[in-house]
Amino acid sequence: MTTMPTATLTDTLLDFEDVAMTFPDGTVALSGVDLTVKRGEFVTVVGPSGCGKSTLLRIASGLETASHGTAQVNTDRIGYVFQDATLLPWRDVRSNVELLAELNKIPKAERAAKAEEAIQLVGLSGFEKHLPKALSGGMRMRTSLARSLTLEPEIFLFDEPFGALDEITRERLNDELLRLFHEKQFAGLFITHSVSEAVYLSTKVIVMSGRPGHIVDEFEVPFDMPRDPEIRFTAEFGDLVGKVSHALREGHA
Ligand SMILES: Nc1ncnc2c1ncn2[C@@H]1O[C@H](COP(=O)(O)OP(=O)(O)OP(=O)(O)O)[C@@H](O)[C@H]1O
Repeated sequence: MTTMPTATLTDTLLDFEDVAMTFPDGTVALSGVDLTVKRGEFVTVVGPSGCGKSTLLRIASGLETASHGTAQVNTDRIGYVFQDATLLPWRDVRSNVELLAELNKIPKAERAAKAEEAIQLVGLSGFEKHLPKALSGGMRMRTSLARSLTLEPEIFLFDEPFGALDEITRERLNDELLRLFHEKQFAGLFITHSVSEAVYLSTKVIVMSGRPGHIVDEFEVPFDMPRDPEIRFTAEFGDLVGKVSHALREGHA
């Protein structure tokens, strides 16, 4: 019924119990979803189009309220990266990255230092004065990521952030995201349509059914972090991608 950001010290950062979502027009988007994301976990959700993945993330972020069950987020340090980088076109990279820190009333010198560190972390040093229109799609996503990093999130919510990027850029950003996950120790809840992206990035992959979305399968990903990019070409990786794809097809049937 509620999304409750609270600042308690717990290992479970996100806790969904029996979450369901029926929109006012009667559309049942989710039913009976139990999901936890703990510190150190990077959980990816795959599922057919329209099964309620974005709704799940919107409930986690507090943008929507579940119509049934409890959706609890045990931190107020939440980062968001959506498919659209949502940059302000009149602000350059530096001042877009500073935006959230500014809205959170972090003093000027401190937010400048945080922005500089975040820009460096996402590999955008040298582009601070560029406007969004002068950036590639991948650079816009890096800017969006840097903007959230300034708030040092304990949990990061990603709604298909790399879906619109070409394959090479996407792979590069996957590697950078894994490096950030390892360095910054945030937990992640990531939505994607790409099974191989899900397996590559995650410690756990959740498979959802068609609408109303519910969890039909869960796979622990056994590969070590930091993850070697070459893992993508191994038989073990291919095998797990095959299993997740199979569960996705079964859940969709
Ligand atoms: N505000 C709303 N009012 C009514 N129905 C909605 C609303 N938002 C989403 N829906 C419906 O809820 C269902 C789930 O939508 P959602 O965007 O969560 O799916 P998704 O799994 O993220 O889809 P995709 O993979 O295509 O992005 C869809 O049928 C959608 O049309």
